[in-house]
Amino acid sequence: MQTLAVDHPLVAHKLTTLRDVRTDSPTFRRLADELVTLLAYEATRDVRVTDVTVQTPVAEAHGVQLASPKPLVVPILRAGLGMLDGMTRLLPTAEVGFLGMIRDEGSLQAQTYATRLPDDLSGRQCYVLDPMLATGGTLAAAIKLLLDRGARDVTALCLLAAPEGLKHLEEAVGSIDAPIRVVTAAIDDHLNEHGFIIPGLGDAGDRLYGVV
Ligand SMILES: O=P(O)(O)OC[C@H]1O[C@H](OP(=O)(O)OP(=O)(O)O)[C@H](O)[C@@H]1O
Ligand SMILES: O=c1cc[nH]c(=O)[nH]1
Ligand SMILES: [Mg+2]
Repeated sequence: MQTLAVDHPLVAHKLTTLRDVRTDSPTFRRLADELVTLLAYEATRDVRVTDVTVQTPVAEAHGVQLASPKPLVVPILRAGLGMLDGMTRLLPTAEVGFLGMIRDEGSLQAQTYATRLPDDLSGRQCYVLDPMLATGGTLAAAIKLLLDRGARDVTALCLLAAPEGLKHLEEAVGSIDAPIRVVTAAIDDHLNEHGFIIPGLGDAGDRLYGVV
């Protein structure tokens, strides 16, 4: 498994405002959207392309276009929805699958309550969106689900990751013979006794959509 913490002043600037408890939901949504576009730039470095030739007004130009089969973007509901528009803006030909997952705040175990994915993911490059990688249980379960359907190239985009969660993910899926990557805006210090990322940004879903 490869982990990349994107080291860029614009990412750090936006992340700092996102963390700030005074940042309201509309601003939080906008910043999450902007951040994912910056992360996507790194996360899609290995996206498959095919060579094409186009006619400019004055000559032929050799270039590339996104290859088939189309990449699949998978936001993990609820909080991952806040990253979807920013990702598809950069990958307009991608298809979108959905995973609904919730972490039990007592046991910290992830439960899957909705799955809408293609049955066969062989040959598909998959991009999983979830702002928070805390214990890593949610992302490990999501990636296993994709691998079970034949995916062999999975990149997760997170706004924040905890060292404990990255270790858990490495143990869960790191030995699989397939490229698994995590691209994050920062790796924070640790998890608290409630499984929250410290310093973190609180509950990403609540900050995006309210406490429901
Ligand atoms: O790494 P983990 O310890 O598994 O925790 C991370 C998960 O927790 C949050 O979702 P939550 O369960 O709060 O659901 P929500 O997105 O609906 O708020 C977050 O968006 C991740 O999916
Ligand atoms: O810090 C955390 C941990 C899990 N889920 C969140 O939204 N935030
Ligand atoms: Mg939540």
